[in-house]
Amino acid sequence: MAMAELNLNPTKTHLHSSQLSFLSRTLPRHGHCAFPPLLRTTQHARISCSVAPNQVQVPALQTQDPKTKPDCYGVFCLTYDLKAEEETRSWKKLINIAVSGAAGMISNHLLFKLASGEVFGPNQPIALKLLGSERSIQALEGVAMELEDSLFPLLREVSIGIDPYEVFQDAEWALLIGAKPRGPGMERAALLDINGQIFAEQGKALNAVASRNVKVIVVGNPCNTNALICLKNAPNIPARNFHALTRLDENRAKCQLALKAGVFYDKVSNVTIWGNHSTTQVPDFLNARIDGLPVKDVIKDQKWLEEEFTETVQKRGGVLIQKWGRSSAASTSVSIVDAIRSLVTPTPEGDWFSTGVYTNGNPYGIAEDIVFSMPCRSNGDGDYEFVKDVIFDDYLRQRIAKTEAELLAEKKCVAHLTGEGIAVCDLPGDTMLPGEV
Ligand SMILES: NC(=O)C1=CN([C@@H]2O[C@H](COP(=O)(O)OP(=O)(O)OC[C@H]3O[C@@H](n4cnc5c(N)ncnc54)[C@H](OP(=O)(O)O)[C@@H]3O)[C@@H](O)[C@H]2O)C=CC1
Ligand SMILES: O=C([O-])CC(=O)C(=O)O
Repeated sequence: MAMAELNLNPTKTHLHSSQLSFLSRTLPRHGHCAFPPLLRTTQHARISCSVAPNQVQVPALQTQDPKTKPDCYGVFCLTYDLKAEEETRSWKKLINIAVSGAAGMISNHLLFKLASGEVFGPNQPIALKLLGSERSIQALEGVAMELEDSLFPLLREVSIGIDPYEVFQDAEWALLIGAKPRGPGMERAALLDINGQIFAEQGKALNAVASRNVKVIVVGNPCNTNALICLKNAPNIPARNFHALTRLDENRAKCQLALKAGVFYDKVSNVTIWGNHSTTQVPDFLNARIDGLPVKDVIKDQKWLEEEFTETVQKRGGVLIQKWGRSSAASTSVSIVDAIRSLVTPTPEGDWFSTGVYTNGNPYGIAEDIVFSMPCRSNGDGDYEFVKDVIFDDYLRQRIAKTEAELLAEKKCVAHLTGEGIAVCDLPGDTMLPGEV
């Protein structure tokens, strides 16, 4: 007889119902298990299972030590020795992905994409570390329960918590989505301050406990300046690892160009969004291509490109809110997937993608020390380089200067959060998020 043992979490006063049901479903199939009486209330239990010699050995099953793994959730507290399972032999090492605002609308789409394998691939097991708040902790349990019930093979661990210093422990990816939405009558400067505080704290937490090479994607608005605040508060993590999500804007621009040209959107490439994720962003039609040709050779309507196309992309978020009554969540989650995949898979030959990154060392003459969306390429190792062969004309330069001025003004508003002295906030009048009308 072989023995397999399950050590139950000694710090928990009761087992989660999913642990109990998991035990009753799984262990008896492999042999006989002796469950101690009063399992539900026991402080420290050890379950022994006997396995007949001709039966498959139960993979070693154990709960995580709560000192090293904060608040694992339900069935995810049970982990197996992956090497013991035939179908997992080709799997890569588990990666830790932290997500803030995990009970929000965007996350409600994104988490299931991450867990399904469509982002990091079918051989990549993941651990999800979900950050919420006292406000959202119950909802977060609901999210974790839905993840349990989805039976994703690649999702090996889920933990939930409200302390970024615990949740970000060893994170290799941090997807920072949680942020306060701007309410009616709220000044944009106030939004920059409130959300800036969140991202300053999360930057500090990443700096203290995350992997030294963590890749950070800031989604919560105003995402460029939030990303700047975050990276300034995380001096031990390379500044180039921080991204502000502008991929949704790129996708929106591709869609509009495809519509106008009457082609499917896979024919549209080399689209750059320059600057801020705001209504000053610049969707670049000078360098973009349709079926390999410059856009201007296919769409000969310069007025449409400069006015209607540009404005449609800049304000798409607002139109969507008018229709939906809430901001885009599904398409944002798709664009986060695209943004991650662009960093973990090689960029197709001749193409590029847009991402908001730290400007130091950029070859375009953009002011240093801000987070600005620019064209990048990756060889798939999580890092990126700037694209060199882009062209500029007066129109593009002028538009870039405007979005650059906006970001420089935003930066002055948050000087108290970046360690650069006293904030002076004088924002341009038309400074708005894409979703604001
Ligand atoms: N960059 C981009 O392309 C896009 C960015 N966005 C931005 O993404 C962010 C999240 O959007 P979405 O998921 O739809 O929003 P939700 O309102 O559904 O969720 C936002 C989460 O933010 C958290 N939050 C943090 N601080 C506060 C606070 N002070 N007040 C209220 N909520 C707070 C809440 O979680 P908790 O209580 O757990 O902290 C909440 O669940 C927003 O900032 C939005 O503007 C949206 C679309 C596109
Ligand atoms: O403004 C918002 O909150 C929504 C947003 O960023 C977008 O749709 O691009």
